[in-house]
Amino acid sequence: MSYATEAVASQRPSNILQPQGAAAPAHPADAAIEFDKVSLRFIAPDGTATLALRNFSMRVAKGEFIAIVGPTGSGKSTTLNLITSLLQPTVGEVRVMGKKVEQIDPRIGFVFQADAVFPWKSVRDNVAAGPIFRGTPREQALKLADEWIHRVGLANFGNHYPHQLSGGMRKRVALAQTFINQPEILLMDEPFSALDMQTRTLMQDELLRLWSASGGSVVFVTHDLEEAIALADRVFVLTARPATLKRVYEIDLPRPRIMSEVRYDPQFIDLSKRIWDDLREEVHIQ
Ligand SMILES: Nc1ncnc2c1ncn2[C@@H]1O[C@H](COP(=O)(O)OP(=O)(O)OP(=O)(O)O)[C@@H](O)[C@H]1O
Repeated sequence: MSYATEAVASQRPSNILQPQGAAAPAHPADAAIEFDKVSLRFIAPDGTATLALRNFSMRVAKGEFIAIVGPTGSGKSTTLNLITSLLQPTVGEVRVMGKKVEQIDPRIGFVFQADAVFPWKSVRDNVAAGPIFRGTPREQALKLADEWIHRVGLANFGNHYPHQLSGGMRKRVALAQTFINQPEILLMDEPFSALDMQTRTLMQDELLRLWSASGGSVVFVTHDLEEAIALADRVFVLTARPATLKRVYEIDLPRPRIMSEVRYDPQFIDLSKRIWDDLREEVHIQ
């Protein structure tokens, strides 16, 4: 994106952004999420302390899609929990839309690895649940749910129950359930990792389609480096624990991207190699 490119015009090789200032949108008002020198220490019941994050800073612009990759146990999910207020920083500050995070923000939506569907509700009722919870009259919410069910390709399955659907279809329900609330920020933690490769590729295309029409920001946590590169505007690489930001890569592959094709782009292959070299160092350290 242009703001990031400008900030690092003198950096070589291209695509690599420095961890601190380069991760910043040009103006604070453009930031959806900000981590300002955040450290987080967990204290276990026996008093043992674990430093999960150390001096971690990042900014995500409004409308931007970023992916976070890092070794296992490095603190990727912890960053999402800080954005939702499930965790509070020990040091530093996390801001959402310019305000310090103190409670869950209704503008945030989530899609995690496990399906968050109600097994006893039909697809329609599952998708309508969010708007109903937020006060939309039931009939209106169901009508809206039907539109979203159609949009994610499940038009004939509105009256089905989750156990009657495949894993990919349940994921479509999860996307409809989330996007119906028009989240300004979408947090995704390994959302497609339980799916087979083919379904996963379809879901990635689906996500990009929904996101590009939404104007929201996405923070996507994944173990899959190729998934991160294929989807994101920028990829944030974390160090091994205690995690801090190792490097930020700008992914200037043109959009719209088609998942089954983008992986063969020479630029994609080059980025994969470079980011993997970075990651390998961290995995090796553990
Ligand atoms: N509630 C907790 N109490 C103590 N330690 C915790 C707690 N939650 C997470 N941790 C530790 O903090 C570190 C970061 O955890 P986190 O789940 O954020 O890692 P991750 O990068 O998402 O891992 P993975 O890739 O395996 O999903 C881990 O070492 C984990 O053991």
